[in-house]
Amino acid sequence: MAGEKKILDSEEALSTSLAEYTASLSDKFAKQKGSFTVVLSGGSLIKSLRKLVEAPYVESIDWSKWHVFWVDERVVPKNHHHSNYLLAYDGFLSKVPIPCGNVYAINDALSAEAAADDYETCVKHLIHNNIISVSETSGLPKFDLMLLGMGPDGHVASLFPGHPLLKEKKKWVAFIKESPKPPPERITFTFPVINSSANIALVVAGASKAHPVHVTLGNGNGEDEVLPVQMVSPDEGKLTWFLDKDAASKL
Ligand SMILES: O=C(O)[C@H](O)[C@@H](O)[C@H](O)[C@H](O)COP(=O)(O)O
Repeated sequence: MAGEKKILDSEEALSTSLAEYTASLSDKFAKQKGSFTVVLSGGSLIKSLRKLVEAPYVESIDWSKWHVFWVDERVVPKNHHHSNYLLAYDGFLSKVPIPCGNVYAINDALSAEAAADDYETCVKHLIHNNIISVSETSGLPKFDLMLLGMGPDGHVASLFPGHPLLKEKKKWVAFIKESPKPPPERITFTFPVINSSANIALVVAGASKAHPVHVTLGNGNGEDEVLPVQMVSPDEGKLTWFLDKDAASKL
């Protein structure tokens, strides 16, 4: 898998580099298309976005152009401590003036199946309104920036090693009821959508991630199973890795 690799000395430096990268894409897309569609993950990514809500970025970014989505969400109420929405709200969204109507959280009144369908319908509606672009090659939604974290097992979004959802080709948004990482019920964008993005950032910090990073960016694992993170491969877009030195320690 190709892609640019940024290896930073510390998680602090990673956060600064990620802020610079995100701010520059925000500027580019806001000017080019009048909107900037950003997809968030849960987990440590939100903490790594902290420099974006500090000077100079917080003042320079045109937050009114932002449209925020989740690559995966846990099927729990939005005020539950497991909610990725709540995590993003507390650590990021509450600190910047993104219009409420531009934040597309899961409908937490629905079952996992219905919430996945509902989220897909919401994406279709925003394509119709020219907020989300469409990939000319795949015909799928083309988000301007997909910010992905990665688990120590090499999962991204709620796409886990060995799970049949890794092969999902039809659905844009799928549900899972037996996630190995709690809580069990989630919805997730599928690989065809992830890989249609204009830009994907894989944001990975800490020694517990060194093995899957080595498998993906080093010499392969010599194992048969392909890790989900190895399937992140934009069709036409650009992939950028943000690694701290602990995550890159086996490279
Ligand atoms: O809902 C989730 O569980 C997250 O969206 C998930 O996909 C996350 O990005 C990875 O698990 C990495 O999490 P950490 O960065 O905390 O290891």
